[in-house]
Order: sequence, then C-alpha cells, then structure tokens
Amino acid sequence: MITLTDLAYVRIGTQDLDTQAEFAQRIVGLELVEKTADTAYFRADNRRHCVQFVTGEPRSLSSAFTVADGDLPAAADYLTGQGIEVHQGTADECAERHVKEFISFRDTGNNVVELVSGQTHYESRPVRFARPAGITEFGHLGLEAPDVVEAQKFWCGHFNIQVSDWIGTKACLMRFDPVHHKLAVFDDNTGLGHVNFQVESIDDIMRNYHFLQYHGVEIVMGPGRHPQSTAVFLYFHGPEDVTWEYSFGVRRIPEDSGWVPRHFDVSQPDFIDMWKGGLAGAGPKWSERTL
Ligand SMILES: O=C(O)c1cccc(O)c1O
Ligand SMILES: [Fe+2]
Repeated sequence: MITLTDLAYVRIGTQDLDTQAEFAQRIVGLELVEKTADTAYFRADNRRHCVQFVTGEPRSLSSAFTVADGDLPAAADYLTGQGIEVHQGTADECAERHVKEFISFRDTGNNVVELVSGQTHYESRPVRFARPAGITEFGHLGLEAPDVVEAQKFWCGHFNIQVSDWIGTKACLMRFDPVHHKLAVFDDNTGLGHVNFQVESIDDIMRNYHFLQYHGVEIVMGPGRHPQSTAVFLYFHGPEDVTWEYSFGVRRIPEDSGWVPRHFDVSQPDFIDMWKGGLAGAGPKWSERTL
C-alpha cells in the first residue's frame, strides 16, 4: 500500500506552446512561472507549478501525486512486486519537474502516473495570477480509463484511496484526504479528462462564466452544482481539447465519518448537476406544444 499525500502536477503535450501559454494565463488566469522554447510552467498555489505544457504530441503526458520524503524506494518495490513496471526518474527528468525524486508507472487506463517527493514549493511568495479568476488551489484531476471499475480497484487496491461517490459506472470520484475527490476516473479511452481549480466563491464562478462567454470560450457544462461534492462548477474547453474546471465549495469528508459512497443514476437529468433536478418529470416541452 502506497500513501499519497497530495496532488503534485499535470504535464500536457502541445503542438502550440504559445497558444496554450496564452490561454493558461489570459483565460484560465494562472501565473506563468517559466517559459522556454519547448515548455511552460504555471502556478496556482504554493506549488512552484502545477501545470506544465511540453512541446510534442498534444496529449496528457503524466499526472503526479506526492508521497512523503523517503517513501519512494518502498513504493517502487511495492509496485514492482505487483508486476507493475516502474521507471526511476533521472536527474534531468527530476530537474525538469522541479522535484527531488520521482518514479513513474502506468495505471489501468494506460495513463502515466508519477509519484514524487520534494516538489518545489514557494511557501511565502504570493501567486501573481494573470487575471483575478479567484483561484485558490489546484483542486483535482480527472483521468480517463476504458474500465472505470477496474481503475477504481487499481487505485483503491494499491493506494490510500477511498471511493467517495460513483456516477453509474461512468465515473468514480476518489479521495486520499478529507477533500471529496482529488482524483476522478471517467469512462473513456485514456488520457486527461479535466484539470480542476478551486475558486474562492460562487461569485467567482459566475464572474468567470461571463468572462469566458465574453471571450467566446466554449463552455462545456455549467454553471451548475455537482450533487456529489456539492461544488458549484464551470467547465470550459481550452486549445487542443484540454478541459478546465473551476469549482467552489467541495465537500470534505472527515476521516472517521463512516462515509458510504453513493451511486448516482446517469439516467436522471440531475446526475451531475443538481440544478437540473427541476427537469425530472418535467413533461413534454411547453415550447413544443401544439395549440
Ligand atoms: O465535484 C464533483 O462532485 C464532480 C462530479 C462529477 C464530475 C466532476 O468533474 C466533479 O468535479
Ligand atoms: Fe471535476
């Protein structure tokens, strides 16, 4: 069993670094920490960076979680013992990620996952957000897998991860600390589902909604309220199909609360947005009535 302590970062490939960098700043609102000819790093909280774009294939490269200092050798042994191939991060790879050490492996969705220790943090320097989106922190990652049940067994079997809620068998929301979920797996082939940032208030959600609309950014879903975490959310599409989410008010589940995962029924209109609850049994559409 491996103990995860936090989310670390996500690395995303891009064929257009400049456009991604501009979107991450001007639209998402992140701080650009560093940009070179082939990579750009973005900061949202005390982590030195939590999003890194890398020139290359436009796809998710890896998602990273933190483990305690000193835990990596045992984690590598454990995974190897489970028949999982482990790569030991080289000095150059560590430098590129701004971590002391890391290992990587593939999950059941063939996503590359990195376990890191010694991620650089800027504890005392305020984040210089590129715009006032209200971001407070890197919230969670949505990964994709062809079989969500298999992915859940993998994550809960090898890590200190518990299921918070199921959305049919289409999604599983999981936690490794009191936050309702920092890892979610969605039913799809492989890759990054979405990158979530928590914002300070419901007003930020609505201000961001109008800001995105003004800029012609494609809203994927929301504003709405997830019945699972009770967070108010807004998803939008960035370049190269990257989905971003702002949310506010995520539920916390205290450690010994006896929480039992709920199963949400995807055939109901409010399965992912409780504000659509009024649509249940709404009958034929008034606008389509024949007089
Ligand atoms: O916050 C949630 O509950 C949630 C539910 C479904 C899908 C998501 O991305 C979520 O963040
Ligand atoms: Fe989410």
